[in-house]
Amino acid sequence: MFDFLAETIKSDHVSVTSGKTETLSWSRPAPGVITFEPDAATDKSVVISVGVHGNETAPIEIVSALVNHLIAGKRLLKVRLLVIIGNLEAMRQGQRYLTIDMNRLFSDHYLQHGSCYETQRALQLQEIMQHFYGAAQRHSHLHFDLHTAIRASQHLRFGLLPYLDKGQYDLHMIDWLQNIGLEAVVINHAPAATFSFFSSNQCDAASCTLELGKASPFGYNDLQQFTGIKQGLVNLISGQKNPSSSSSELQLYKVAKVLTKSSEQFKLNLDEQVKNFTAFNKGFILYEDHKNQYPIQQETAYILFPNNHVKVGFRAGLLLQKAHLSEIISPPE
Ligand SMILES: O=C(O)CCC(=O)N[C@@H](CCC(=O)O)C(=O)O
Ligand SMILES: [Zn+2]
Repeated sequence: MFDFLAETIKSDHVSVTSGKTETLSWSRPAPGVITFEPDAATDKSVVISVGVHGNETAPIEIVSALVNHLIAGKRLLKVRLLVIIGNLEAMRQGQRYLTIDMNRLFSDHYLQHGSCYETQRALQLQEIMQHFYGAAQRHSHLHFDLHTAIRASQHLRFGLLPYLDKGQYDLHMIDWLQNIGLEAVVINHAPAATFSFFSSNQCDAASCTLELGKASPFGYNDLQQFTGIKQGLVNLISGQKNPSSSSSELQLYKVAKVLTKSSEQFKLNLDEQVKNFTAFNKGFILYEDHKNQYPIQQETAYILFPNNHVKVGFRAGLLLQKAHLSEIISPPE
């Protein structure tokens, strides 16, 4: 039997395209992609994506081990499952991306850029996901996009909920997020070009981007730090309820402002050691560009993903405010 990750790291060659165990069948429609169909009836279709940023390796290792166990008939499967390793070429080169950050290309944003590996792969993954969910339209659809962050964080594990223009967030999902050990959840305030917004908006999925720790190269991950997500995924796909975690209450934030790198002169007034979710008070000059300085306008605001090194026109960070549970249960109309 093949090893999913070892083979995918080597090349795009798919040695075996389909197979069966005693309880499920699987097929590989593209490199780094595998779908599982349980023989028994189910009403859930789940997508787990990893490696949308090629250097975020811990989720890739965890999910690939799960794939190997399923193929070997060692795991119970009670849902339809699609597993995706996103940016294969960047993963092979240990990079976040080669030409364009792939998590800025979904919902057809790839059309705004010249053709490159990432634009083509984003289109391919959109089509694969739509096909997968489309084959089971009455099922409940779930998508978790697993990442690790560049910087250290005040909250080690957290989730980002895509903006919803109608309806409300799935409370079973929120419960699951808490039980795998997330400390915080960030609610997006607007549509985005991320994979999780695409699945939520176009495929009617309850979805979430998960940030599970700090990004490290293959071989440098302390996989002990990822036991919550590992167990959570096993329970999710085998239809087991996740035991409640003893961790404290989920901290809620909402995006107050997207910091966009407006020019090469744009500069965040933060050093590289500042952690995600660090608080700043009103008046602190957060960034400057060729024309202006930007002082924080809220009494207190929290910084997430600050990054001076993105390309002009791309997100250089998020500014957050605290939110309340009511904003998750019934988001504003
Ligand atoms: O650590 C960082 O600066 C980036 C970590 C990361 O890749 N985050 C995702 C979040 C996606 C979302 O907003 O749902 C990203 O930037 O794509
Ligand atoms: Zn990422």
